[in-house]
Amino acid sequence: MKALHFGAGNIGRGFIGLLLSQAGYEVIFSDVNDTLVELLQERKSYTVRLANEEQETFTVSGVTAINGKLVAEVAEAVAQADLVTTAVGVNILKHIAGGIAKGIELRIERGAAPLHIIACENAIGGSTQLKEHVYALLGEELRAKAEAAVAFPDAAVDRIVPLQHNEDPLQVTVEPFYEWVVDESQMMEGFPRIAGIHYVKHLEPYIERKLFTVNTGHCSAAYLGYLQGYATIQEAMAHSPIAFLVRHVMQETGSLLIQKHGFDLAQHEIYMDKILQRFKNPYLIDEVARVGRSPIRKLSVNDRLVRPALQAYELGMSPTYLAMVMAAAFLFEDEGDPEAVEIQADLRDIGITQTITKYTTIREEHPIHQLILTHYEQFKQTAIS
Ligand SMILES: NC(=O)c1ccc[n+]([C@@H]2O[C@H](COP(=O)([O-])OP(=O)(O)OC[C@H]3O[C@@H](n4cnc5c(N)ncnc54)[C@H](O)[C@@H]3O)[C@@H](O)[C@H]2O)c1
Ligand SMILES: O=P(O)(O)OC[C@@H](O)[C@@H](O)[C@H](O)[C@H](O)CO
Repeated sequence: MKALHFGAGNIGRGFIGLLLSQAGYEVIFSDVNDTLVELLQERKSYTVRLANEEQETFTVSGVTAINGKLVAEVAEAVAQADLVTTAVGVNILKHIAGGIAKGIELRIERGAAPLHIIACENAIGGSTQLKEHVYALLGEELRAKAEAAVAFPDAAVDRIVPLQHNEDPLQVTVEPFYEWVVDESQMMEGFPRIAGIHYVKHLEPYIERKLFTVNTGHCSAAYLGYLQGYATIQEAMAHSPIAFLVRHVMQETGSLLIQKHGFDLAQHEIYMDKILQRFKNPYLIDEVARVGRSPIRKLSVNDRLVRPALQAYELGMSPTYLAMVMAAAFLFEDEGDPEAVEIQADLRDIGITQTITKYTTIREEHPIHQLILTHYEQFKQTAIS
């Protein structure tokens, strides 16, 4: 069985490639990084090391790679695959849609078996977004045929894989914890189950719990840590005022999740405690720059800050800690991050009030806008105590 995975990066090699290989798939990575592609083609294996005391190491073998810039090759790989997955970044999905669309066309011409395409990105409805990009490239007739030939089940994936600084460029160090949840209600009948994946009939509680707890908490540590001059999440979480605030942000989203999805309070406390421990994992060095990356995406209306804040507000809560993290996100500067640079340019050109509305969609008259503004002004004057 062949799995084609787009994105041979940290989560691609450190989680999806490893799990699929262990489940019996021959994994073919598609990536645009020439060095990674050549190394994978040459060695056909790589190692994954767990970030814990034992430092257990797994060898993932029987893998290869194709160059994602060669669209005809990508399309052929899609045509021959038994499963397609992605971990490229949600904003990159539109760039891989062309090869996938051509591959689907080939599958339809050849009468190939039905295919599942699962986007493993940190986003609500990642696979559905990919489907929209792909369908935009197919004519009406092909779209109708694709409905019976391809399914795009949404998913939630969780494993912290930091930026890698290993001597071996293919080796990946990952945290021991992992979770991959897939929406089986969007899958074809009689699909083969993959060991290690948790299939659920309704994904929304799972993706919202993951994004609004792990990722909301994580970016809170990053943006607040940045303001205190910390370079890593581990350093930021060791500063007790930051750890305190991160917990409060997670409690805010927790109240929403419990009210909206009916999670058990005690179970949710255990879930949060475990996540806070994961952030502090002393065997990982996770950079603030990675966790805070792409602040425009993170401040967008359907992502980890604004979406829970608006939902909480609708339920009568005042999401003050979420607003505080949004304020910190507007102060996140990183010359190497084009989205951080763009926000800083807007702050200079149009000021904070319009910049908040531009990125969060929250209008000036909304109480959350006021909360963000107040925290922003406070951060400009005083450090976190
Ligand atoms: N790292 C984590 O802890 C983690 C955990 C869960 C989910 N995610 C999500 O997984 C996705 C990838 O994150 P990452 O940390 O692995 O990033 P990464 O930068 O390490 O990996 C992304 C890979 O995609 C490749 N890529 C870029 N454009 C491409 C294209 N057109 N075709 C094929 N490959 C292309 C890049 O070269 C890179 O190797 C993101 O959506 C992220 O939010 C990451
Ligand atoms: O990948 P991003 O930029 O959406 O978010 C950064 C981190 O919070 C994220 O990669 C986590 O490490 C991961 O989502 C844990 O499962």
